[in-house]
Amino acid sequence: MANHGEWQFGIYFSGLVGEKPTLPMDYAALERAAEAAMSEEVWSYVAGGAGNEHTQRANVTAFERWGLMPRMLAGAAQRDLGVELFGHQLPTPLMLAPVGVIGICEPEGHGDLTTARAAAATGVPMIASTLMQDPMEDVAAALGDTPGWFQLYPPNDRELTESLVRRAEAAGYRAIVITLDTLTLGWRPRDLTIASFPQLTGLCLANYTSDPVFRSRLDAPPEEDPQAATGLWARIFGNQSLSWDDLGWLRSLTTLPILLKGICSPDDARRAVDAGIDGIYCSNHGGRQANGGLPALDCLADVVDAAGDAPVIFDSGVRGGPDVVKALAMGARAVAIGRPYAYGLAVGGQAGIEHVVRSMLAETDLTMAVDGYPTIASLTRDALRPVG
Ligand SMILES: Cc1cc2nc3c(=O)[nH]c(=O)nc-3n(C[C@H](O)[C@H](O)[C@H](O)COP(=O)(O)O)c2cc1C
Ligand SMILES: CCCCCCC(=O)C(=O)O
Repeated sequence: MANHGEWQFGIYFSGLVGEKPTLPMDYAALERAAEAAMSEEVWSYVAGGAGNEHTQRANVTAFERWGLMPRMLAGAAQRDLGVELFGHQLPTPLMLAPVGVIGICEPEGHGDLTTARAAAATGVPMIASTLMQDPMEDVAAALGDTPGWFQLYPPNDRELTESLVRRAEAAGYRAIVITLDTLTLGWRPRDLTIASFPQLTGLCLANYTSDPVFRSRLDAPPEEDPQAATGLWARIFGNQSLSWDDLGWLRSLTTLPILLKGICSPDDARRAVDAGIDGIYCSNHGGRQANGGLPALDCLADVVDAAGDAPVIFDSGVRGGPDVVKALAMGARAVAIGRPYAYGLAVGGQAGIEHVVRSMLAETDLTMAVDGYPTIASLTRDALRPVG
C-alpha cells in the first residue's frame, strides 16, 4: 500500500529541499511544459475550450474574486483533510475528473492505466471516462484499493447503456457519474481549425469495442473493420433526446450511487435529487462545451443549497490549493481537477500526475495551516469574503 501521507506539506517539502525540482512548481510553468511536450493537435484538444474560451478563462479568474479570511490561534497545527463520500472515508477531498482521450497525452497511449496507477499511488480517486484507450476492467484493476468511479456518456442505445453500467459495477467502480453537458460536442475552434478530433476520439473506444452489445451491432469485429466501429460509435455516442423521464430507468440499472455531471442550475440540482440521484457534480466541463456561460464557481453555492444532503462534487478552473480550499468553503464535498493532471501526464508520465496531485494537496494543506482551518468541516462560507 502506498504512503498516501506523502502529500502532507512537511514531508513533501523535505523531499524537495536541496534539489532543484525537475517538474514545474506552479501552474503557468506546468502549462508551458505541457505545451512543449505535446503535439500541436493534442495541445489544442486538451488545452482548448468552446468559442473564444471566455468561460474557460472565467472559470479560473472566478477564484480570484474570493478571498480566504485568515484565522489566528485556530488549532490548525495538525490538519485532517479526510472526507466521507457515499459511506467511504477518503484521505483527502481531491479527485481526478474524467478526462476522455487522456491516452493521447502520453506517447505509449495508455494514459488511462498510467492515471489509475498515479491514483493508486496517491490515494486520490479517479473518475474513469467512457472514452478510454484501455477497457474499464483493466483500469479498475490498476486502481487497486483506491476508489474508482465510472463516468458514463449514455449512448443512444439502452441495451449498450445497461451493459456499460453493469460492467462498471462488476469491475468494482463505486459510483456512476452520468455526464449531461456533452450529449453533443461544443463549438471548439482550435479543434475545428486543426481537424484532429475524429482521429483522436477514434483512438479511445476501448470501452465500446470490448463490449458484447456494441460488438453485436457490427457486421465484422472492430479488430477487422475499425472504421465501421468508429462509424457506429459516432452514431450512438450522443443521446440528445435523454430527458428527466429517463432518470428513473437509469436509476434502476444499478444500486451504486449515481451522480449527474454538468449541473450548474439549482433547479436542476433539486430535480435530480427528487428523482433519486445520489450526488450532484457541479461543472461546466472546464469551459469546453458552452461558451458565454457563468463560471462554474459562481454556480456552486446555489447548487449546494439546492442539493440538500446530497454531496456536491465540483470542477472547472481549479488550478491550485487555494482554489480547492475556496470550493470546499463554498460547500463542495470534493473537488476535481481535469487539465492540470493531463498536463502532469504529458510532462512526466505517472510521476508527473503524482507531482501535480501531491503539489496541489500540499498547497491545500499548507493554505489550511496558514489560514487556520484544521478540518474540512471548519471551512464554511464564513471563511470567504468577496475581494474588493
Ligand atoms: C481533454 C479533456 C477530456 C475530457 N473528457 C471528459 C470525459 O470524457 N467525460 C467527462 O465527463 N468530462 C470530460 N472532460 C471534462 C472534465 O471532466 C472536467 O469537467 C474539466 O476538465 C474540469 O475543468 P479543468 O480542466 O479546468 O480542471 C474532459 C476535459 C478535458 C480537458
Ligand atoms: C463526441 C464527444 C466526445 C467527447 C470527448 C471527451 C470530452 O468530454 C471532451 O471534453 O473532450
